[in-house]
Amino acid sequence: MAETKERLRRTMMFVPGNNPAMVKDAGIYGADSIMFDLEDAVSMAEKDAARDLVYEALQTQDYGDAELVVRINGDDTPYYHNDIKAMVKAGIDVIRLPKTETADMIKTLEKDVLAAEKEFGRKEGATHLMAAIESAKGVLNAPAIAAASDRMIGIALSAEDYTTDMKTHRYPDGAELQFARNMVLHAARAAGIAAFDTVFTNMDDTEGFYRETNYIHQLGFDGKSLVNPRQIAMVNKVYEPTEKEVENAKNVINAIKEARMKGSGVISMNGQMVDRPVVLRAQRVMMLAKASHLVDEEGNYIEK
Ligand SMILES: CC(=O)SCCNC(=O)CCNC(=O)[C@H](O)C(C)(C)COP(=O)(O)OP(=O)(O)OC[C@H]1O[C@@H](n2cnc3c(N)ncnc32)[C@H](O)[C@@H]1OP(=O)(O)O
Ligand SMILES: O=C([O-])CC(=O)C(=O)O
Ligand SMILES: [Mg+2]
Repeated sequence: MAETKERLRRTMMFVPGNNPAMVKDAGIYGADSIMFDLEDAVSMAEKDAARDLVYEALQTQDYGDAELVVRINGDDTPYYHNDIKAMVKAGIDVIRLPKTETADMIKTLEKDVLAAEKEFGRKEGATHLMAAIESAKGVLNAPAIAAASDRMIGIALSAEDYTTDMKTHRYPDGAELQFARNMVLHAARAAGIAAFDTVFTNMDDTEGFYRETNYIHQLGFDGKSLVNPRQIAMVNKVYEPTEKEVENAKNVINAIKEARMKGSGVISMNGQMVDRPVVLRAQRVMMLAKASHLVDEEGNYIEK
């Protein structure tokens, strides 16, 4: 299981919890986070079987260093408590609460998760949380939801349910999501956690997928929820830094090291001021460059 709260989260792939082949092979595609779904991808009749299948897979499959997430059923369903218990017992990294509308829903989830950690002897606080924002009420409460618990690692916009709640649907230009995207992103950033954009469900529209991913990358999202492994490489491509960005990031990191040795937190590099925000951006570029296999652990270019 992956343990860190701070990590790269470009791709969070939904895997229907009732599909044994998909659950078994979910680790081979290289998603940063694998999200087993017990909610809307699973019919009522299969809820218990899906939970058992995911529980079993978490005991037996090797998913490498992917972060393991499960989307449980909501607290207004008869499956909620059993989902939490089974997933905490299995040692899941993150529980994603769907259709989150208030901070209280996260506080209640936190209590339920703590009780399960105590019951199954798991380290208290080891289970992280995230919220999917899927309604107008959720969007308006996003800042409080994002800050509701120290266990929170991120919030995600879920545009299929959200556009239904808003009495619209999804359009190619995404204008109907502008407000929600900005709210979710600002709420996440203000709370210091990750922001995930929503799924893109037309698998044949590669151009539309790239357009949307470039747009949310520009806004500042950490990544996207995905429904298909073919989408992973496309997102990674969008998040891959250019050689010029990597070179600049390396220079920034070297320049600030030098400045700090001289006792200063700011330095001029080729006429440009380098201070803390520039260094933080450079560090993120290097993290993305490593994940894209452009550079090794020391930051040296990897020959292709
Ligand atoms: C609004 C919401 O709540 S969205 C979240 C809930 N929805 C989901 O979880 C849906 C997840 N996605 C899927 O079920 C599928 O990708 C579909 C139905 C969208 C498309 O299915 P297909 O056309 O069969 O996909 P495709 O041909 O690209 O599959 C290629 C391979 O990837 C596998 N695969 C496809 N999607 C996934 C996935 N989400 N997770 C794991 N494996 C997957 C397939 O099993 C197939 O494997 P194989 O080559 O070993 O047979
Ligand atoms: O979280 C997502 O993007 C998928 C989802 O449930 C929705 O869009 O309603
Ligand atoms: Mg939904």
